[in-house]
Amino acid sequence: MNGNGQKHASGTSTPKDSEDSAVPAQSKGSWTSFLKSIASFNGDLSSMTAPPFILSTTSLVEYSSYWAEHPSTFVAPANENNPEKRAVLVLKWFLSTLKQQYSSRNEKLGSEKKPLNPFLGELFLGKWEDDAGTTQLVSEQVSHHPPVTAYSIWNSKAGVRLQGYNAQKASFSRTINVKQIGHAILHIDAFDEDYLITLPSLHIEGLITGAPYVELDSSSYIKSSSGYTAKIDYSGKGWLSGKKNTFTASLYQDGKEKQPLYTADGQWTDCFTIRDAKTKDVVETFDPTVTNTTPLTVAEIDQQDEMESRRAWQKVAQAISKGDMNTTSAEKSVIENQQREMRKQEKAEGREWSRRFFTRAPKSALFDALANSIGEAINSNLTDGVWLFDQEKAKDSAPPFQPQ
Ligand SMILES: CC(C)CCC[C@@H](C)[C@H]1CC[C@H]2[C@@H]3[C@@H](O)C=C4C[C@@H](O)CC[C@]4(C)[C@H]3CC[C@]12C
Repeated sequence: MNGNGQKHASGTSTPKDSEDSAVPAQSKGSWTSFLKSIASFNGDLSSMTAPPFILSTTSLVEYSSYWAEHPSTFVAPANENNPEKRAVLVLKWFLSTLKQQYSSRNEKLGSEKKPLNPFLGELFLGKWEDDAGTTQLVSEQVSHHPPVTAYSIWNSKAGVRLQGYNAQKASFSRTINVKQIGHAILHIDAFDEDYLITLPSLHIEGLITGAPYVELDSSSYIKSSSGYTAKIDYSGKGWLSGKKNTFTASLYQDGKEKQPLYTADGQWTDCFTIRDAKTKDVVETFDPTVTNTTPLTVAEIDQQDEMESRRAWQKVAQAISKGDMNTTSAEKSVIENQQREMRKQEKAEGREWSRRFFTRAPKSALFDALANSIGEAINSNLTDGVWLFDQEKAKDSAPPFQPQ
């Protein structure tokens, strides 16, 4: 406990002065203060003040793009006629996104950074063009308090669409623990099939040494409308044994968890294998080192809408890159003040900010139909509602982002 009755991170108040500390010598003091401060923070990651060297120049609204950096893996299930094998391909795609989502900013293990907190209405728009055709991305910050990001990713040629939204609730116990609230739904037109995807909890490893990285916790599920469930169990490097970022998964017919049809295992940052549970034959493998990601194409900054993330944060990002903290906070204040003014005006006019691509719904019949057997609750009170992609709004938007 410190003088304020607060716990320190993992029972110590200073990063080790040993060679394994990744904290620059001149920043050790600010890292220590940061560790002390997070022991008492309130669960809202956006309110966490981190030292300059841990600040990222990327906004959280960009993270939605991690779902489809391998477009061919994303659309592959649409070309499989057998529902059981389709469920295997959906599992493979999901597992292949984990490295992108949780460690791609961190190729050098222990360099995770704190993203920029998106403002209400912030947009991240782009597309991937490759052998899979055109895959489009729309990501929008649909709520600021609590922070909620909604996204829709679709490939019209393949008839595949992913839509979802998420918020994070953090707590402190030995380290930063993050529960994700929200879900994603993958729809495959050709089979009129839906897959409900739940989001794993995570925690930050390496805080004490100032070399943070993400480890996933407990389990997540993929539940299909065709009657299959995949359960993914995450485990990390224990005190004595185990490899970091490890998982095992099983795919079974609903209600038959004890009789898996397929099993999967590996490291989500490395290779993994999916096997037929009976014959043990390998049916799918994925090796991120030989599967290239397709770069996302984003408009040049001067061609972007003023609500688009990279344009809006340009000056802040430049200042962070230069390590100029005075300009960073001055430019952040410009955005925050503009936002405050807009909220004041909306309140005075008795209206709320109109979301560009998404609409709030009180509930989701699809979620309710799929979530029951995996015990998932929608928790819409924590995400200011359920956020659905609105085709009508999208039709009125700029041409590249109209649904094709
Ligand atoms: C590094 C530390 C000191 C500061 C804390 C940073 C913290 C707010 C960041 C770190 C990792 C971030 C996760 C990220 O790994 C991936 C995702 C998946 C994406 O689909 C939705 C956002 C989420 C959960 C990020 C939230 C912000 C996290 C926890």
